[in-house]
Amino acid sequence: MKVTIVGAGNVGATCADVISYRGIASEVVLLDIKEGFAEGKALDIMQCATNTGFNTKVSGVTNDYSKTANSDVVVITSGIPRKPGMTREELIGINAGIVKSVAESVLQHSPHAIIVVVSNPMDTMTYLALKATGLPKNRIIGMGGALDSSRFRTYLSMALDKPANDIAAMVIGGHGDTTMIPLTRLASYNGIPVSQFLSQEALDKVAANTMVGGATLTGLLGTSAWYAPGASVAFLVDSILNDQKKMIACSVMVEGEYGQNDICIGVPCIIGKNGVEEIVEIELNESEKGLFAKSADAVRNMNDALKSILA
Ligand SMILES: NC(=O)C1=CN([C@@H]2O[C@H](COP(=O)(O)OP(=O)(O)OC[C@H]3O[C@@H](n4cnc5c(N)ncnc54)[C@H](O)[C@@H]3O)[C@@H](O)[C@H]2O)C=CC1
Ligand SMILES: O=C([O-])CC(=O)C(=O)O
Repeated sequence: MKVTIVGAGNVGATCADVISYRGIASEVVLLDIKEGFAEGKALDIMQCATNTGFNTKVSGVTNDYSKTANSDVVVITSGIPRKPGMTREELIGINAGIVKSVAESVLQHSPHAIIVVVSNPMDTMTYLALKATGLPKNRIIGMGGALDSSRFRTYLSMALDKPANDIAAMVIGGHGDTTMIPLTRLASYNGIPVSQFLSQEALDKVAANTMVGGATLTGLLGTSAWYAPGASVAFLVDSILNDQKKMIACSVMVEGEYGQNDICIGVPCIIGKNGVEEIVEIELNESEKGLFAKSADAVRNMNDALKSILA
């Protein structure tokens, strides 16, 4: 199975590293516009093989899409990350042009690929990739919910002082500082609602920390995060390539689900070899429904900024 990752920067290279290390794909191609950069990252990752024991073939290319031919999955991480104090939405001006041209180029060589969009603002970039390529909606998946949910589980594990892997929890809605919806009511520790162990005040703090999870790391690092984002993309790619049918919150085109239409937004999805195989409609309470409608409005408003680029 072949995976191409466009953008060999922090997130792209980390994703290639995790995919190789975990043997998720037999071949990974990294592509970047910076001369020699993807080649260097690929060579560095390949030189881990004998010490960590993987067999994935990793190569890097400078803007040569012919080397990406017949990829099963293409991950788009190309574009600029935010700096401290910025929102993800402020990246739209530069990243929209990059994501559109990259999506069109990858499809020319991998007409059957499933495309995973990572570049921010991710929900808007996913919508753009879908509209620009005209691909069926099951083949364009925005990665955000996998990361936001892993941050939610991490903050819950810190509050509970219990292992994150014993905690089940999900974040839906937009992948933005104010649009994310951590589903605190449904979070559980080994099947027991977390509300049995944590006060409402503690749960509210966990939810607030989750929503600004990316901004907190950007403030600490000077650029946005990459270890958890790269691992989250690899987790999603694993479910596609190995047909795991995991339920993962992903940004996908909704057609009536959760009362919304014509936007890409984070909803629980079954992810397998066909990409998005099902959107799972969970029963939200009135307050969660209100938050989802508000989040959808914000995501829809951002899509308006694409009008000129899609015209
Ligand atoms: N959806 C999510 O959950 C997350 C999204 N992100 C987003 O992912 C993107 C990448 O972040 P980083 O890897 O940290 O940035 P980075 O700056 O380390 O890497 C981006 C790479 O894209 C390359 N690039 C730019 N234009 C290109 C083009 N036309 N073709 C091929 N390569 C091109 C650059 O040369 C650079 O190497 C950002 O937009 C960031 O906001 C980051 C983390 C999580
Ligand atoms: O915060 C950012 O800009 C990058 C991102 O989407 C994340 O780490 O969640």
